[in-house]
Amino acid sequence: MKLSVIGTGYLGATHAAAMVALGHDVVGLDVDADKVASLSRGEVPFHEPGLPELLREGLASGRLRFTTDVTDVGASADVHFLCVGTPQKPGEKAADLTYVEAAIAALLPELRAGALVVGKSTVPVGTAAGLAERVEAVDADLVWNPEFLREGFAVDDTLRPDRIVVGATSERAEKTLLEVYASLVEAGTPVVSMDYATAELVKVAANAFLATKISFINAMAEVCEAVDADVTLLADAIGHDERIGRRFLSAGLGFGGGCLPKDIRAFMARAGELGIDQALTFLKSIDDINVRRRARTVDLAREMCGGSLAGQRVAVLGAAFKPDSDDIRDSPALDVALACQRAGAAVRVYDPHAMDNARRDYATLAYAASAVEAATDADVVLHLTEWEEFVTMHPSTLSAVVRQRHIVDGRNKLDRELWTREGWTHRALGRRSL
Ligand SMILES: NC(=O)C1=CN([C@@H]2O[C@H](COP(=O)(O)OP(=O)(O)OC[C@H]3O[C@@H](n4cnc5c(N)ncnc54)[C@H](O)[C@@H]3O)[C@@H](O)[C@H]2O)C=CC1
Ligand SMILES: O=C(O)[C@H]1O[C@H](OP(=O)(O)OP(=O)(O)OC[C@H]2O[C@@H](n3ccc(=O)[nH]c3=O)[C@H](O)[C@@H]2O)[C@H](O)[C@@H](O)[C@@H]1O
Repeated sequence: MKLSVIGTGYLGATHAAAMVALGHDVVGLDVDADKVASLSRGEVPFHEPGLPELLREGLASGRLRFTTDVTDVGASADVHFLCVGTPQKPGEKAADLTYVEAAIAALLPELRAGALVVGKSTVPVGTAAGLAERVEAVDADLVWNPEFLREGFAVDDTLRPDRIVVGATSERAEKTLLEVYASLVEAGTPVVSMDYATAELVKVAANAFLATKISFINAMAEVCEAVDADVTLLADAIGHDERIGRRFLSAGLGFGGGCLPKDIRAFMARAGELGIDQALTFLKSIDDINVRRRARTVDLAREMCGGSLAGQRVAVLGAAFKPDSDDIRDSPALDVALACQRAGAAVRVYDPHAMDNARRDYATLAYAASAVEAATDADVVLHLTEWEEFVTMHPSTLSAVVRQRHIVDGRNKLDRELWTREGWTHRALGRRSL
């Protein structure tokens, strides 16, 4: 089938390459000419394991290309996946739909009769119904097909999704979308069909649930800290109950990224518009617990430095919001780094893949070319993004270069017995010191 993907960022670039792998012809559209040029050369402009290979296979097959020309897209494809960003509006909780608006406005005059527009961006409930009226007015159809991929696992999540959610009002439209995903459906991927509003809500409900799970365990971490108990043992123990499950119960610095934080805020804002704020007031607590973890990490660093960070040297390991991604949107690690700097510390950051993004958006911080360089002469090392490189690092790698053997594990992933044996004072969120 002939498809287009509109917006070729983390979601769209992955979706475009994955749809070629499913056998389709795909043209990716973006307003960012540099991104289009880079993808056309077979270079993914962000870090996502497995995507460069998939992209290059797609380009080599002759069935994948990228453009900035919406006319080309309208003339070459019958199914158009809308994957543009929906960030938080500056200074507000609500989602900014400017990019969705601009993309739809550009696409509508170009659509062939009978075309299908597939919404994948995460939007406030009610958006799809409004877009459908405009799409139907030019004799095309709209379906809402939210995306659940995780960065770091984007390729696998797209080619082996847990489910396909289809919000539709017409059988023809749903049938066309399921033809696109035919091989996934044949492989047994469950398809859940519904109306637009429910499909939009499934997406934000899923992210709200995941955020709630993380903040729940982080709230338990706060309690554990007060009574000298251990949140990782607690998580292991409650996680054995299959009704609860151990996944997404890793206590620590909490959630960041371009999705969970902005999605729960936009969900609350939408509930406010609908006059049902009360239904989602708990999400305010989820957000507050999450933000408190960042402050608590700075406190642990301060405690380790004898009560003040002024004049102290702080090494920060990690800048990305999670490992296996270079995404620094709402990064807890960089937030903590900045807070330490504001408290008077000299901060040096190292991340295996997110350095360029961090330097661009956090220009006041200092950066190192390796973990060892970041830790040289440090009074405290903060482990804030659990890259494999950090988790498997032997403490002796840093022992000789630091000024003091102080480490805060913001992700609860280091082997604290080992670090302690090697003469380090180890502190972690929600765990008592050994
Ligand atoms: N990043 C992720 O893991 C996931 C993201 N989502 C949702 O997908 C959407 C996109 O997210 P990301 O890919 O992370 O954002 P992103 O910011 O990486 O990519 C968005 C892309 O859209 C392009 N764009 C903006 N206006 C455009 C227009 N008028 N025409 C064509 N392209 C345009 C931008 O230049 C950019 O390349 C958001 O709604 C997000 O919530 C959903 C699931 C996973
Ligand atoms: O809507 C989206 O864009 C995506 O948002 C999240 O995916 P992602 O943001 O890529 O990453 P996650 O793996 O969910 O991690 C989010 C944050 O939570 C943190 N986290 C995760 C798990 C955990 O147990 N504890 C914890 O603090 C991570 O460090 C990270 O900062 C969802 O998991 C995806 O299903 C969804 O599609």
